[in-house]
Amino acid sequence: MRLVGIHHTYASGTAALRGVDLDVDAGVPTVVRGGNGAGKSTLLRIAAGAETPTAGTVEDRPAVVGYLPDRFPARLRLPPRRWLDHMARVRRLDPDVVADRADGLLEELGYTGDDDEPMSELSKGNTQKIGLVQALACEPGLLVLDEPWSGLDDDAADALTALLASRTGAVLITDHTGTAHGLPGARVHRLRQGRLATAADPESVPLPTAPPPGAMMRIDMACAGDPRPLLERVLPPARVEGAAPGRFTVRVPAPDSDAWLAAALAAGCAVRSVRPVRPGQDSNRLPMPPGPGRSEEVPR
Ligand SMILES: Nc1ncnc2c1ncn2[C@@H]1O[C@H](COP(=O)(O)OP(=O)(O)OP(=O)(O)O)[C@@H](O)[C@H]1O
Repeated sequence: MRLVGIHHTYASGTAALRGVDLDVDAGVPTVVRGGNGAGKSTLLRIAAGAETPTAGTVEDRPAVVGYLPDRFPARLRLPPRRWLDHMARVRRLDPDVVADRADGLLEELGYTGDDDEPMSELSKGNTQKIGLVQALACEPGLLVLDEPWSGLDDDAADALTALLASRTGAVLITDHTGTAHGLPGARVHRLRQGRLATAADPESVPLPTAPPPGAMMRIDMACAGDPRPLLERVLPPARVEGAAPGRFTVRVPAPDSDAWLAAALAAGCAVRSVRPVRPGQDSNRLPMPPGPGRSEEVPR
């Protein structure tokens, strides 16, 4: 998908976007960062088709778009699963198929909300999980997520990172947490006062996409069975922080992490999480704690 010459001025006269060109390619997570009021949510609404730009065009938008907005309407009275069912029907999707996918996703994200509560009474994190499931369960060709990690606990945040890392469709994300930087191959753009940073725009300050010298990534993977033969003979060298049947964690230099992940995916592994190693944080994960990875099957 391509956004070409996008301008957007609200009825109030606020010029939120002032000529944005952006390619959102399948398989390349596209991340937009920027300060408050920079125009990120406006850009995502336009990309998702929820708002029409005052000028410019959106080309080749995939037919099915999953969209997590920056905020939910305040007074949603439907309980979560009924709301998901309602959204599936509005989108003319098979509600039973969507419900099955939603059940799996809710479990992966560790949803703990009450099924009978109205949406408006859920906690922030559980509301966010329902919003994510609504966006993901329609099997979108384009996923547009406005601050998807906001409000999630650590396990849910890791589960979401793994879900996004394994997607092959187009993904457009705003993210102030910095987590999206860890997605394999992520392309990060900075929006400032409605303009995207480009080399041709001296007013803009592009975010460095290259990691700082010495930066390391911690990669948690799922695999079938014992990971040691993989680690010893198949995968590129990496510092192993933990290994257990069905699961292992390695630390690799950030510049090598994309190539390392590509090799691991090609070897049949699945990504559980990818996170920058915080300065001063050393390995404390040996041995790997027992978990779902005890199974001989690749955990989903
Ligand atoms: N519905 C609206 N009507 C009028 N102005 C709006 C509307 N929505 C956003 N704006 C204005 O457009 C500009 C861009 O807002 P937007 O929400 O897109 O920025 P943002 O980068 O997502 O900000 P934040 O990080 O604070 O969420 C801001 O000046 C905002 O006040």
